[in-house]
Amino acid sequence: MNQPAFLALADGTVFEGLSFGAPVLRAGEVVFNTAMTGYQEILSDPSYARQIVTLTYPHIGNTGCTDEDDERGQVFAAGLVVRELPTPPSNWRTQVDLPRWLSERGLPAIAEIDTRKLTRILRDRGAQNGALMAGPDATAEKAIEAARGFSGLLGMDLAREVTCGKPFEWRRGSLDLDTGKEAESSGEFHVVAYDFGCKHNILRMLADRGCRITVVPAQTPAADVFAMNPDGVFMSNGPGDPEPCGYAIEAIRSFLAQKTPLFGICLGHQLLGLAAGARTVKMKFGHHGANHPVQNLDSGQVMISSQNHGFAVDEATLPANVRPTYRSLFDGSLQGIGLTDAPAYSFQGHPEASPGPHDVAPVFDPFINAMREARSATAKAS
Ligand SMILES: NC(=O)CC[C@H](N)C(=O)O
Repeated sequence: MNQPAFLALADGTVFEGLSFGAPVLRAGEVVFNTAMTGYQEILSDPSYARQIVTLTYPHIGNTGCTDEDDERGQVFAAGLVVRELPTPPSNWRTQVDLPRWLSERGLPAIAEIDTRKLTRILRDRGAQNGALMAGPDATAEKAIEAARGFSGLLGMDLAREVTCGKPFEWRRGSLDLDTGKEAESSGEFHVVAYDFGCKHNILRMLADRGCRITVVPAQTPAADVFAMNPDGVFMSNGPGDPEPCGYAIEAIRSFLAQKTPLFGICLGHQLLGLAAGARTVKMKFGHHGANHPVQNLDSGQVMISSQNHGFAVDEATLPANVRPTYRSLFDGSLQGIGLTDAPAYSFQGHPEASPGPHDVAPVFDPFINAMREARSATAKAS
């Protein structure tokens, strides 16, 4: 028997439904995600730290959960909201069903609420502070109190909370589902990846492209990275507001000054924007889904992308040496930049497509090409 659960918003709105996760209370920003698949990748993506995720697709849990699909080996989202209670999974890869996976990881989840009504509230009023409470002591009042006690994501540096404790090496490429084998990086390029909450599939895609990666904690000074003599530096995705991450912005400025090939995804994109002198803004309800069209401003090509962000680089504030490279066709917001005086590139969406469509995988190319060119320039000079 499923116990009652309460989802409260800070304005006092309460949804009462059934619990299918852990019997706990968690507060966070309530957002909606329109992806039809990939709930496990979403919940284990560190960028969702302190966010309660509402999935607009009603049938969630059908494919169960498997360790191989975790983006980081633990959950980071603060809670899960869905329309229907999950039915038993039907998938040859399933290790456990979603309710057990959530309970084992301490994540609360609520079902049997009107997720269309909730999504309309989030679209009209913007992402809301909220709280999800399940368990024998759960009441609407306690959930409302917790929702009001959450201070919101604006100004919150969460990258330093979810980053790795110490550096580690990564060479593992993509997993072949037919053989169960992982590709191995050729090790052609040495990339230092700043871990602000890096998803494993980004590391896999870098490894597929010939990178052997040293992943370093978020607050690693640029001098330590120069000492590793990398071919390029990668700035990962991550949770929270990019603006308070001064340590990362300062490091990026050093890499730009040395013309080190640099690439950023999502939070990494926002940090490159800030380091270059642009400003970031909090969006009304952000972009969370796997069906977002973006346009390459050089070729005009339209691609469908995976998205998960609540902040954005404000295109109106780009300095003269930063050019826009991609734009969202949903709301016209900036989706990518490139510097004109340094080999530095970034993309707001998720080329690692985990979950999501693979169209934007080519956004890795300018970074890989920049490292190759830097190599041949050094070879010619010596
Ligand atoms: N996926 C991400 O890296 C998200 C970046 C940032 N935390 C945002 O919400 O915009």
